[in-house]
Amino acid sequence: MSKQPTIGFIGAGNMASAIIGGMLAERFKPEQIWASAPDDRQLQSLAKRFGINTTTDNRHCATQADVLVLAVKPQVMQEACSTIHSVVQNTRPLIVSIAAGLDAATLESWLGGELPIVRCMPNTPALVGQGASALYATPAVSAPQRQLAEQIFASVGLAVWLDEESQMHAVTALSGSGPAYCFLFLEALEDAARNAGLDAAVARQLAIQTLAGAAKMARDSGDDPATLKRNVMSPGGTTEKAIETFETADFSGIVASAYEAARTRSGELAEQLRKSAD
Ligand SMILES: NC(=O)C1=CN([C@@H]2O[C@H](COP(=O)(O)OP(=O)(O)OC[C@H]3O[C@@H](n4cnc5c(N)ncnc54)[C@H](O)[C@@H]3O)[C@@H](O)[C@H]2O)C=CC1
Ligand SMILES: O=C(O)[C@@H]1CCC=N1
Repeated sequence: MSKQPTIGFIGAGNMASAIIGGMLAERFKPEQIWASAPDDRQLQSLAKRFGINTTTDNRHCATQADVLVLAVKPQVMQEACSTIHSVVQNTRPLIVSIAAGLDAATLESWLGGELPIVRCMPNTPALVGQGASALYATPAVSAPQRQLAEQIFASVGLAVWLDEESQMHAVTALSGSGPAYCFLFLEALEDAARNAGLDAAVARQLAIQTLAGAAKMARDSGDDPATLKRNVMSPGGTTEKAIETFETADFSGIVASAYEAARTRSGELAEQLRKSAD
């Protein structure tokens, strides 16, 4: 790829626009990016916001692309793949799928064989440049293609590689779904403070900054979470009482069960999609 590679997006929703926004803030140029979706209004808004190329024709988007990011819902992926099958068999771009619970083998069976495929599980904080993405490359992916895939997702936050595709289920339940767990905790904390009489806006501001500050400390201090937790707990103080309450209600057990439910669901989705490909 001596010229600047062209990146095509099939699907122009939340995740595609988050990733495109991040790419443009880094080294990518609007003229390098194409997006296609059935909804012309959605495309016009992306074109206006980012100055990228758009089309309602998936085939046209795929024809331009050195890298084709598949950013549609898993349930419509098979149909989207059928529209670009003959193009990708001809041009053989790097395929990057961000769909939850969709195996590379299933995707390959929908697109035709022997394509270089990267699977990625991003998350919604990519919208604010604070995403966490895990990537897995099939053996057909070359080193420069791997590097390019990493550049795309590193432009919206952290990007890490997995050695085994099967680890995607564990990642989906951690960082893919994880932002929702954090928002649930945030909601609960805010509600409790409001019920205690705190002004709603103040409760929200303090709760958000507390989560953001704690996350930054966990990332930057070099201390493990157990040490950081102990540092907040004065003997005989308030935090000790709260942590005791969490432990009595088996907070860790609840988190583990919720995590397992998401991981199991990711496996079920993969199985359903695999069966629909047979
Ligand atoms: N939302 C999340 O937290 C995460 C989502 N994902 C994955 O990202 C993918 C996209 O999700 P979102 O952006 O949230 O969905 P979304 O609903 O916001 O966007 C989907 C896009 O696909 C377009 N589309 C529908 N049918 C199409 C077709 N046949 N051809 C081309 N485009 C078509 C829609 O018009 C829309 O632009 C999904 O596969 C999801 O599993 C991955 C990680 C996190
Ligand atoms: O809930 C879902 O299925 C997708 C995958 C990870 C986040 N959202």
